[in-house]
Amino acid sequence: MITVSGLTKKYGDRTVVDQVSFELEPGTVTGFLGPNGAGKSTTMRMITGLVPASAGHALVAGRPYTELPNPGAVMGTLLDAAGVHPGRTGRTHLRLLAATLGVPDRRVDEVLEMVDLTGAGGRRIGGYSLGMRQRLGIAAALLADPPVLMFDEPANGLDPEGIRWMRDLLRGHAARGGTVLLSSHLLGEVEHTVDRLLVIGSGRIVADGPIRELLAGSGTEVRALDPASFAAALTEAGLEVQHRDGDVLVVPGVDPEHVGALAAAGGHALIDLRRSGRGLEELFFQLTEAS
Ligand SMILES: Nc1ncnc2c1ncn2[C@@H]1O[C@H](COP(=O)(O)OP(=O)(O)OP(=O)(O)O)[C@@H](O)[C@H]1O
Repeated sequence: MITVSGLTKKYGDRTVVDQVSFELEPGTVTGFLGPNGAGKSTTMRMITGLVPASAGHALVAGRPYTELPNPGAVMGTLLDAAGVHPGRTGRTHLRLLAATLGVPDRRVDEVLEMVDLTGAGGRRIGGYSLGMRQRLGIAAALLADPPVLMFDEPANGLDPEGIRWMRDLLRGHAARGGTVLLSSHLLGEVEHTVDRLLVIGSGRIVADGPIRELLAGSGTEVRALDPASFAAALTEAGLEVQHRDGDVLVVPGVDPEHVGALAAAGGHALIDLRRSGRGLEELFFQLTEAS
């Protein structure tokens, strides 16, 4: 649904997005993750044509977004929740958008209901909280019920309940075959929402894969009653053993099942056996620092 190829943005001699390529498939939620200033917003703006690319291209449903006959009916975007007229009511704002999208007025009430703004629809946007503006922006993106949703930092201003609500909304969209790209600079916000992670650091994609694979432990941590003799047994079995924090043995690239079976076979008593989980946090910092 979205194909991004070699997308690059230069401001003067600074390259802020550098050869970014990815494809997004229907039925998945992809998290676009990176620290502030990594290039997420610029990439999303290039996908919509709001910012012209210095090189590369982005296609939505096979065409540049701006060349689609009714772009908002193909991809709903949340890029800048502040860009609305503060004097208008939420309902009027959505009605004007609905008219340009060719969407009937009754859909406005449906989306207001979906984002829990039915009661506030008649109030001026200038009096909305940041979270309410985010919800209004999401309502606008949903108006034409587009198959693709692209949200830049949608959790901004939402409370934990709001974040859970958004998670259900985006997961529900993907479950119905939709395609979702959402950006965040906070791992915890997207960890339980996304199927796949695209991590960007200093304008470059530094990791791309199913979240489960990116988070999978890379080995085993084990503590034995007699660490020295168990370490010798592991080495004898041809495994690499690293020592950590005194008595913790780390066996890279080997599952706990295998390490446990070796312990049982050799009669070694274990105190602790676990997959060495690279926390998402750690992965994130490693990747972004490396870039
Ligand atoms: N119009 C512009 N002119 C010059 N530099 C810009 C412009 N827009 C963005 N940048 C720079 O490009 C880099 C990437 O910015 P971008 O907003 O895409 O990052 P981001 O990952 O979305 O971060 P954030 O979460 O802070 O929005 C930043 O260093 C920013 O200062």
